[in-house]
Amino acid sequence: MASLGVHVKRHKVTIVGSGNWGSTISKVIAENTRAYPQLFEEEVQMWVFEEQVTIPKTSRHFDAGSELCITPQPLSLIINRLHENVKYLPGITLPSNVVANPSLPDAVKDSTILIFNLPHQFINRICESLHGKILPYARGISCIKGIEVDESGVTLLSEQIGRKLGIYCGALSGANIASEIAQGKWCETTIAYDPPLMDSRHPTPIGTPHGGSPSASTINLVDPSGEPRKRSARLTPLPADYPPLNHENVRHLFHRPYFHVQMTSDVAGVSLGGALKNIIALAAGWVDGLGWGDNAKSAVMRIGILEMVKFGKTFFGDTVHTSTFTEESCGVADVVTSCMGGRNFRCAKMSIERCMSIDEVERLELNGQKLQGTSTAVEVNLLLRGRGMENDFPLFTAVHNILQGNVKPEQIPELIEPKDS
Ligand SMILES: NC(=O)C1=CN([C@@H]2O[C@H](COP(=O)(O)OP(=O)(O)OC[C@H]3O[C@@H](n4cnc5c(N)ncnc54)[C@H](O)[C@@H]3O)[C@@H](O)[C@H]2O)C=CC1
Ligand SMILES: O=C(CO)COP(=O)(O)O
Repeated sequence: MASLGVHVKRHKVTIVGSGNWGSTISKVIAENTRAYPQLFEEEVQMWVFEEQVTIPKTSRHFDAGSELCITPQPLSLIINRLHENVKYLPGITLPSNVVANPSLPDAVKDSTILIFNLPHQFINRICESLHGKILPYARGISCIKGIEVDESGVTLLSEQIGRKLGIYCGALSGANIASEIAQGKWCETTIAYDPPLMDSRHPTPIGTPHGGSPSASTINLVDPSGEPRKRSARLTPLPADYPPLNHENVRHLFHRPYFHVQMTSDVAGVSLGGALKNIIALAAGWVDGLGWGDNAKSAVMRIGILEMVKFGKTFFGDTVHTSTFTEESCGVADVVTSCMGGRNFRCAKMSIERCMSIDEVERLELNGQKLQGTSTAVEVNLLLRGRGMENDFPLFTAVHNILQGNVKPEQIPELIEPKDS
């Protein structure tokens, strides 16, 4: 319990995002900022992408005479009045110390811990808006499941956030269907946090209010060519008057009796598990929609897990530990839960049952929530095609080709059958 010692300052926490998972994580975090007043400020800011919302008739808050139910109101106002995100996490009471804030600069002001939790397609724009608005010594944790691919190669989102904002950013991922966790049903998660050593030990004298001048620290980065390496980056030290942000204190921020946290340093493994399982879940949804049964679904899951491990080794080399995929919640366990009840699985299944495109099902069924598997399949294919490696990842390639309408889900068995070389 050494890290609970007396420090002059406490960490202020902001959740960047307020969707289904963003709102659930705000509940988890706000319970813990209350539980650890020595470490964290009680109030938790939650940035809300503002939209006008009317309380649905099915809501426990619906009251035909109330102005909130007659005319659309800003979502942030509804959350702060009712302590419920009626659109993205209906039926769940958020702790009163969660404060919804539609202003991004205001929500992150003076925060030392930034939790990024929004659909991955929005993160680049958010980082651009945050530039120059955050404390130079802030630390991040990305709960986002996705990757970024461009002409230079593949980048983890945690790494992307870290680079764009000039901060260290770890990753959280696991077998974590948000609605179950919001109801307090037990599960596990994995947090990868491999911060600069100075965060736990404060080895440098800290002078100015902003923690002095940046000092060199080593962080894990991935070479776009696939060669893993450690690279030196300039990071501003966390001032010594804050509690250290080591594994123990990061765990205090997330761990709950119903949300069990395992800490690791394998940021790449944790991030890739969360991103790639969404592609596998689409395939599982299609075979289930075809009525092919559990054996077929297991086959898709088995091959998907092998491709996940191979992808990690191919593009991230030794920075990824295979054991992260096999032993941690962010690996096989997330594949299993996502292929049983995740949104990617459910929408893919419905697309077969209703003979609709998956984009149409997403629009009709998810009430503004976003699938991540469809865009991740495109990103992964961009990378594989660019390197002539589509045949080395037949399931990922088949999912992409089905989404493009080039082949049909019924062809999955022949498409993923090993080819004689
Ligand atoms: N929902 C779940 O069960 C889990 C989700 N995740 C991951 O967490 C991440 C966030 O997912 P959710 O919170 O579920 O989001 P969601 O699917 O509920 O997405 C909707 C959110 O996107 C926001 N949004 C819409 N347009 C926007 C824009 N232009 N700019 C910024 N924000 C905009 C909406 O306001 C809303 O907050 C994803 O990467 C997802 O894969 C991870 C574990 C569980
Ligand atoms: O990541 C998830 C469960 O761990 C949720 O997956 P979906 O986005 O497919 O719902």
